[in-house]
Amino acid sequence: METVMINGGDEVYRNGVAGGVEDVYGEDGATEDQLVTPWTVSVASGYTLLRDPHHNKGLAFNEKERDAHYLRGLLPPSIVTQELQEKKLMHNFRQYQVPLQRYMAMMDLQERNERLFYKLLIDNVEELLPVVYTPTVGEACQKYGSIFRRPQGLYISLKEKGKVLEVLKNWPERSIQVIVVTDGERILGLGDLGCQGMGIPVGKLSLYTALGGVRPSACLPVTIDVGTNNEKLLNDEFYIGLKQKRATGQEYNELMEEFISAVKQNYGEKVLVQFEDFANHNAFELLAKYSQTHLVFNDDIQGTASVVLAGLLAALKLVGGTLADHKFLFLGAGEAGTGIAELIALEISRQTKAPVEETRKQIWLVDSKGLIVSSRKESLQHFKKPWAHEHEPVKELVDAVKEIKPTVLIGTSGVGKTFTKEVVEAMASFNEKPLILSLSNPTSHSECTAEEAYTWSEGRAIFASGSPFDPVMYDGKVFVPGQANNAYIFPGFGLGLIISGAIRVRDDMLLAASEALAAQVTQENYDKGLIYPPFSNIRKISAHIAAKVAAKVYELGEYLSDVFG
Ligand SMILES: NC(=O)C1=CN([C@@H]2O[C@H](COP(=O)(O)OP(=O)(O)OC[C@H]3O[C@@H](n4cnc5c(N)ncnc54)[C@H](OP(=O)(O)O)[C@@H]3O)[C@@H](O)[C@H]2O)C=CC1
Ligand SMILES: CC(=O)C(=O)O
Ligand SMILES: [Mg+2]
Repeated sequence: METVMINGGDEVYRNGVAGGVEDVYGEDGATEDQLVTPWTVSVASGYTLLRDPHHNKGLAFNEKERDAHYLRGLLPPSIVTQELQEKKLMHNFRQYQVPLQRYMAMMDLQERNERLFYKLLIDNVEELLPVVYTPTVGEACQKYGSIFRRPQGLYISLKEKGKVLEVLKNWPERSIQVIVVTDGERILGLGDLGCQGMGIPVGKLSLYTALGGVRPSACLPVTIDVGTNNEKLLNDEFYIGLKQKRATGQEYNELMEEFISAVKQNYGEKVLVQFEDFANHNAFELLAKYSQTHLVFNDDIQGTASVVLAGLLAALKLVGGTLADHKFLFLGAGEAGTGIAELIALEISRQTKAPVEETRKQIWLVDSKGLIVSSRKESLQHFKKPWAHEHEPVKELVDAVKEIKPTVLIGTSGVGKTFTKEVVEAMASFNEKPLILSLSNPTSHSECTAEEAYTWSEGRAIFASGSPFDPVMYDGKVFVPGQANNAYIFPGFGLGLIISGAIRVRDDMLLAASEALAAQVTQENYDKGLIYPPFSNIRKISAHIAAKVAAKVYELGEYLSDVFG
């Protein structure tokens, strides 16, 4: 490490040395305007530079850089372009047959050469998304302790209670724009994985960069560790978290409050906090508690709602009618289910001018106890109560399908294989084109597979799932399933909030994001039965979403201009 003495911070910017290496790609200058300890700045060079993932370029350092940064002799003579590095890595990566090995190879790359990691992810997004994200990230979280090498992100456990601000200051970056935080209690459909849920914020934030273009240094993954109720992990010698049962009530709330306050104090009003994979008993309360005073967003409730609404708006081109002409049935009445239901009801209300209390009546939900009906109202959790319509009790999904006769069936239960042959056949018996969304992740928890949806509906279903499925051949025709995943929304949505200086998230911004995404579905996509555009175009799609969201932020006046921010 070379320490450079400089007479004042201005020199740091002029020479562009704050990043250690001249930022020829212009990708990440988030640290450029941060204050350094007065008068000195440490610049990684030589051996240290090669081990600094933010600035390391490996064999891609050119002759000039090798001279300037004391790299002579530390690298073999050959200079390799980033394109060739990418080609070699993808070749090596494809040799791994086991998904978890692929995940570990990608994480190793992120730890070694961040630029190359993002180049790979951006250029090969359809191939790599299932590795750094669902489904493989789920398995990685389950085995996080065993595969743990270098820590990623910030761990805030009960041990740090009273010192959260100090912990934030340990993070090397100062200009944070987006935080994804989990407490690990509902990781995908895999349940309580405690501290090992860290894979989720890390994965989501890599998508903020690869899919949304937010600088990696502006992204902070956080795991709040209040213990775990997962006995298997508590008895696992490799478990990396606190070995105690989950703290609840006051102790939990105090840690979350301290975290949220420290974040605002340290990073300002405009930092976006994305809640991810909290259990619903905390998720709804945290969102309600902080959404009026902080820039917070719950991806599972709001991001999922926005992506599904986009798919439905697009699907109208295939199935006909307006949203108000359709009837919706959900399996699963938690964060995703009720979040989506509420946004659909809101959109129909906007379109028809009918009160939302009325438009909710065409949306039905089934939970683990059966159809949500008025006779159950007293015992229902608060977020289910608006959906308790007048009806006889119905226990089984298949009977609810036959009774309600929905045009759209949405799975948000976290339980695989619940859209049985009988359920799909029932949907296909009264719908020419049944719309079936199996949103639960990872793949093993999907309510049905793409093959099942197409086969059981005799090729008539319009199908999308939370985790990807390969195209299916049925009756001599190829069916391409879509991926209904909030990854279509949160990178662009978050980018829109960040670039506009937003300080609050509003439903109208979610609706704007849905409309922007639906508008990106092309005739070519529709011709293949797709209701989402392919991920290969995601950076453009995210930019489009961001622009619409930012415009809505300005329209609503929910931003702080730089003069005040
Ligand atoms: N594709 C995407 O973008 C997203 C997908 N998801 C996925 O959705 C799933 C659910 O997430 P989330 O809503 O946050 O979870 P929640 O725990 O909040 O909700 C799950 C709901 O499913 C119900 N349920 C559980 N088992 C059954 C069953 N056997 N039959 C009927 N209902 C059942 C629960 O019932 P009860 O209330 O009675 O316990 C609850 O209402 C997860 O797998 C997650 O990965 C989530 C967000 C985004
Ligand atoms: C996709 C996502 O956010 C989930 O499954 O929880
Ligand atoms: Mg999630």
